Amino acid sequence: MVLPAEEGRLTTSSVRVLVATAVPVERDAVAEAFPGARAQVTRPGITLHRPPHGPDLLAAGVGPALAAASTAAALTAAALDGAPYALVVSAGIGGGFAPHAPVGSLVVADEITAADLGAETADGFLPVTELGFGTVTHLPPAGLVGAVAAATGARAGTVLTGSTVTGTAERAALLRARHPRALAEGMEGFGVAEAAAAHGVPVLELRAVSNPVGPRDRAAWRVGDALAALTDAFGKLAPVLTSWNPHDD
Ligand SMILES: O=C(O)c1cccc(C(=O)CC[C@H]2O[C@@H](n3cnc4c(=O)[nH]cnc43)[C@H](O)[C@@H]2O)c1
Repeated sequence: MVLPAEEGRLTTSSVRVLVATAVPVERDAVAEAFPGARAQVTRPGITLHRPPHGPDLLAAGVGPALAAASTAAALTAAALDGAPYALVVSAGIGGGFAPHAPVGSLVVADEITAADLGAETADGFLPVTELGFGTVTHLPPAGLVGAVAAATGARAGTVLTGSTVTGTAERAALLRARHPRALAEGMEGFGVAEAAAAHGVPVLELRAVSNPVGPRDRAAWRVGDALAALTDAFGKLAPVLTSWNPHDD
C-alpha cells in the first residue's frame, strides 16, 4: 500500500539507503521485503517510495541516461533536505552470462562497467578512457560486496551496463572476451553509479537474472522468478545494510 504522506524517515538502518530500480515492478519487488504502508514522497523530477522500515525506493527509468538523471535528482533532493544518502543500490532484473550466472541466480557487482561507452575503430572498440575522457568503471565497496554475497548467495563479478540489450550469441561472446569477469548485463548500473560518484556516495549493483545474455528469446525470460529472487535477496540484505559502516569499507 502507498500513502500520500511526506513524513517518515528511514528507520531500519544507521545509513540512509536509496535503491534505484528501472521500472515500478522491480521497485515493488524490493518493497515487498519491507512490509508496511509506504509513504510516497515527491521531489522535483522524481517520486520516492518510503517503507516505514526500509530504504527509499526509486523507479528511476530504463537505460543509463534516465537512471542517472533520476538518481541524481534523488541524491540532490536528499542533500538539500539535510538527510543525504550514504549508499545507493542499483537493483533489478538482468541478463546472465551462461553458464556463469544462470537464470534465477543473483549477481552482485564488484565492478560496474559501461560496455558501450567509447568509440568503434578499425582496430576494435576503444573505451572513453582511452580517448582521454571520464571513466567506464565504478568499484563498489569490497567489504559490502562480500557481505552481500555471503548473505544472499549472489555471485560477485563484473556487471556490464549497455544502452542496448544484447541479442546475439556473437555479441555475448564479444562482451565476455572484452570483459572476462562479466557475469551479468543490465541497462542502468553505470548510470546510477555515475550519479552516486558525482555526489561522493558509494554504490552497489544487484541483479536477479531473468534471461541469458544472448540470442533474443522473450519466451525464455523468467521475469517473475527473477523478481521473486530480488524480493528474497532484499529480505536478507536488510541486516547487512543496517550493520554496514561506510567508514570501515
Ligand atoms: O524485447 C526485447 O528484446 C527488449 C529490448 C529492450 C529491453 C527489454 C526489456 O525487457 C527491458 C530491459 C530491462 O531489464 C533489464 N534487463 C533484463 N535482461 C537484460 C539483458 O539481457 N540485458 C540488458 N538488460 C537487461 C535492464 O536493466 C532493463 O531495465 C526487452
